[in-house]
Amino acid sequence: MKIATAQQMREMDRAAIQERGIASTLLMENAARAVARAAVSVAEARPERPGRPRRAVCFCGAGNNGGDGVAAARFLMEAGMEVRAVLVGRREKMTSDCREMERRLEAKGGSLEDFTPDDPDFACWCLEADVMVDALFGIGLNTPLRGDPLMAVQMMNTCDIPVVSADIASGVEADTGRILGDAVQADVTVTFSLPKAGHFLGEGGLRTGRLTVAEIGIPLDLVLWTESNFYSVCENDVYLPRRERDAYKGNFGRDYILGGSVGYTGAPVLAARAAVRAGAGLVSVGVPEPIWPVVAMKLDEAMPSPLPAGKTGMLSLEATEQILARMNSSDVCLIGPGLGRGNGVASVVRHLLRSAHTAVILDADGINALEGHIDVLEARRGVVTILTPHDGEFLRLGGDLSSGDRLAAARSFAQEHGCCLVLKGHRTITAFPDGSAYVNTTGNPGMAKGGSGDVLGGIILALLGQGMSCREAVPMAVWLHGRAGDLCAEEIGEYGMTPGDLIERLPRVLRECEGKIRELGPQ
Ligand SMILES: NC(=O)C1=CN([C@@H]2O[C@H](COP(=O)(O)OP(=O)(O)OC[C@H]3O[C@@H](n4cnc5c(N)ncnc54)[C@H](O)[C@@H]3O)[C@@H](O)[C@H]2O)[C@@H](O)CC1
Ligand SMILES: [K+]
Repeated sequence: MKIATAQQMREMDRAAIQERGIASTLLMENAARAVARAAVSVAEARPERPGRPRRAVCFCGAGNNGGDGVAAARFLMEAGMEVRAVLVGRREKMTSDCREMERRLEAKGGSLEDFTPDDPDFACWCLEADVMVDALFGIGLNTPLRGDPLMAVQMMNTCDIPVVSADIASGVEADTGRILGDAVQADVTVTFSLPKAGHFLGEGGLRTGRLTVAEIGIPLDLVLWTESNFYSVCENDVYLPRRERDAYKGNFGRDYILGGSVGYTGAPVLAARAAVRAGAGLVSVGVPEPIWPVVAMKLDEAMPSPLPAGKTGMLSLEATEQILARMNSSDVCLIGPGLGRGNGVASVVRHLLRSAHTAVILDADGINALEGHIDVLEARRGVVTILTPHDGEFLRLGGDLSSGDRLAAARSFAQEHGCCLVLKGHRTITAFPDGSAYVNTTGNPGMAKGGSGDVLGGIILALLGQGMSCREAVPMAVWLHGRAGDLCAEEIGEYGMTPGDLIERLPRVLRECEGKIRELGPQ
């Protein structure tokens, strides 16, 4: 799904109103109806208080986000709730649509009160509410919160009553996810037309709660034509390559994994098992000779072969030609899981990258081999090269995270070096050389364990081998990996789940997607 900037949203609203003649108040009421619907369902989930209807407090700013809140107050009244709507801002600053919503609220017997944080009656009333609607600021927020808006945010955050935010949690900057001063901790955010970067990135991603996207009557073509190069993968976007009835194993990829060293036998095994579980046709695994018997014992469905090793139990230079031949007869290769860090191994990896013309995924020690030698990527321009670092590996590659803006950092690295970069972590970012990027929405802290990255590498390998393009396969693999993690968390909990449990759940995750099978487009 596309992610819009604040500027793109303003342009969409403008075009809908000025060019298509849609009343701005209609858009506002549609937005408010979606917010009110969410607030009713949140309130109804709370225990009933016999003898009185459910209560809502709507905190409204003076701008159009506030207008959404004032209109939502009216819809909540119409739904039979007891509602107080408060204006947190100056009356003379109210936009014309916000005023219009106040008139419509008054016509129904409601009112827009001034915000009186020191009034004990108001505070007590709020403590008995079933839901709070946060409509202080939306995409117009541009300076840090102070004064009354800051007090209102703090009140919402300390009351322990569920909060539904209109468009975005107030205090979160829509384009970056930065917190300006302080921000509402929403339980649910109802955004309009398209999600914004601030719903996913940085601290904003943590303040958003459950995100829903409401259609508010902006003509679909305006939404579809909005030129965005930032996306989130959502359930509806996920699909699988078709498996033709007359297919054979060669149709689903000849995949090669190079990894392992003494002390790191598990990493290539996890990657190979994940690839097999993600639909790979043929998976070969090259490991240093000393660990080959162990790896061979663990892998039934993949084909492990021994490679010349040095005294340290890591690959030796002698292995290079044998690996190169293997890589060149494969469709796609994963290099790195458990390879170990040593000068010899690193120079083998760099030689392979310069010489092989096969698509390569570099993970773990495969990435470390580029430390101080990032120019190797230059030799691979035009050949699919995917790097999957976590923050530490990214920094070692020369990536810059000092601004705290992971999206910008990933984008500029991918553009500069002509590779696909998967910056792993909470809300993994996948960036492509053309500047486009995806943010992932699945996954949980139970996946923060050694071995999870090996599983991801195996899934990317399998999807590429089945004919998906890099652009299709990588964001999808990241999503599936996180979804498997979410299933584990649901079933066995975040503490005890292991990377092996992710692999076990992959078939179920893929089964969920089986209704969505597509012919693959041109590569
Ligand atoms: N027709 C439209 O344009 C629609 C707009 N909608 C709503 O309108 C919102 C955007 O409305 P606005 O552009 O009026 O902006 P907001 O309502 O987000 O903010 C209002 C104004 O507050 C001021 N401001 C910024 N930071 C501040 C701070 N820290 N302290 C005090 N004041 C501050 C700015 O001047 C800003 O214009 C959207 O997020 C959405 O909720 C929806 O009703 C759908 C239709
Ligand atoms: K808001």
